Amino acid sequence: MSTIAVLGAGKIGEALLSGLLHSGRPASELCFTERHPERAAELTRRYGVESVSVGDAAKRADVLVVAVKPQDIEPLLAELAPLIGPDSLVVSLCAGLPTALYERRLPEGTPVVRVMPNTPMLVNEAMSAVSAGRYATPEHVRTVAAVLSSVGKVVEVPESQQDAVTALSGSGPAYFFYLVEAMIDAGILLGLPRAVAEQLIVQSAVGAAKMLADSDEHPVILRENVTSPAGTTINAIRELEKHGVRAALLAAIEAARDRSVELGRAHED
Ligand SMILES: NC(=O)C1=CN([C@@H]2O[C@H](COP(=O)(O)OP(=O)(O)OC[C@H]3O[C@@H](n4cnc5c(N)ncnc54)[C@H](O)[C@@H]3O)[C@@H](O)[C@H]2O)C=CC1
Ligand SMILES: O=C(O)[C@@H]1CCC=N1
Repeated sequence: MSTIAVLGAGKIGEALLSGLLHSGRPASELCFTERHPERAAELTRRYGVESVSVGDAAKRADVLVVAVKPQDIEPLLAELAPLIGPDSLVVSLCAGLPTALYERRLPEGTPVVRVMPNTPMLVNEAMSAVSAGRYATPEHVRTVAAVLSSVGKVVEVPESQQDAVTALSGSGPAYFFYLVEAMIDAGILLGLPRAVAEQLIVQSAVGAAKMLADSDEHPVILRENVTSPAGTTINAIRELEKHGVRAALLAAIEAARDRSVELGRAHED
């Protein structure tokens, strides 16, 4: 199959490389670019994947995955533009950046697929949403979806929904980590040793996630099954409601969506 180059091997770029290797793709079919040489050397040592120049990536790979911060996109596209043509498939993992930005900066007809993945790619449990740009065919989308399905689940959405997706599943793991962190603190407040509190909460999160994924029950029913009449859970739920946790989540995710829109607008001509 195709060679994949990851342009910008930070947290999500590494998660993708690691996930693809884990899923059985040979290191020889992967390469990456990274502007920090120490970071590049460390990744090559850890994964056996070669670090190359943007020029070599463009020559060698048929799929170019852009994984730099949205703020770093312009110099990368300026470097890439003279090196590629419509035979290269460009995949953007960048929050907020519309495919139209790539299409304006890259040679006419370059196919672009926008993707919002998330870091559980590291453990082959990513949630990725894909959207075709103007010149991307269903075949291009299938190619990208096939790559991503080796590291997790994939849905196709209209590009107009990508800012919402970014706020939900792109950032989503951070909300769960935040919740876990706060719940471990609660264990400390109640006098438990940190290691015990951590084990209790992490395994509860794993168990709850497995039930959410494997059972056909709605999350409301799963939550109700834990909430005994006059029991302990309902007392906790009352406090969560009193402190507006549900409204806080709605507002938080809306703020993340707004920031994604803003990141895209920063690159309008
Ligand atoms: N971290 C996450 O959970 C997710 C991140 N994303 C998106 O992925 C992109 C990268 O995010 P992170 O990995 O978190 O950031 P990061 O800062 O960890 O990684 C970006 C990497 O790109 C490198 N870089 C920048 N310009 C470069 C260039 N011209 N050539 C070569 N390397 C270059 C940087 O040195 C850095 O290592 C962002 O656009 C973000 O929106 C998407 C989904 C989830
Ligand atoms: O925080 C961010 O901007 C990136 C995009 C989604 C997750 N992390």
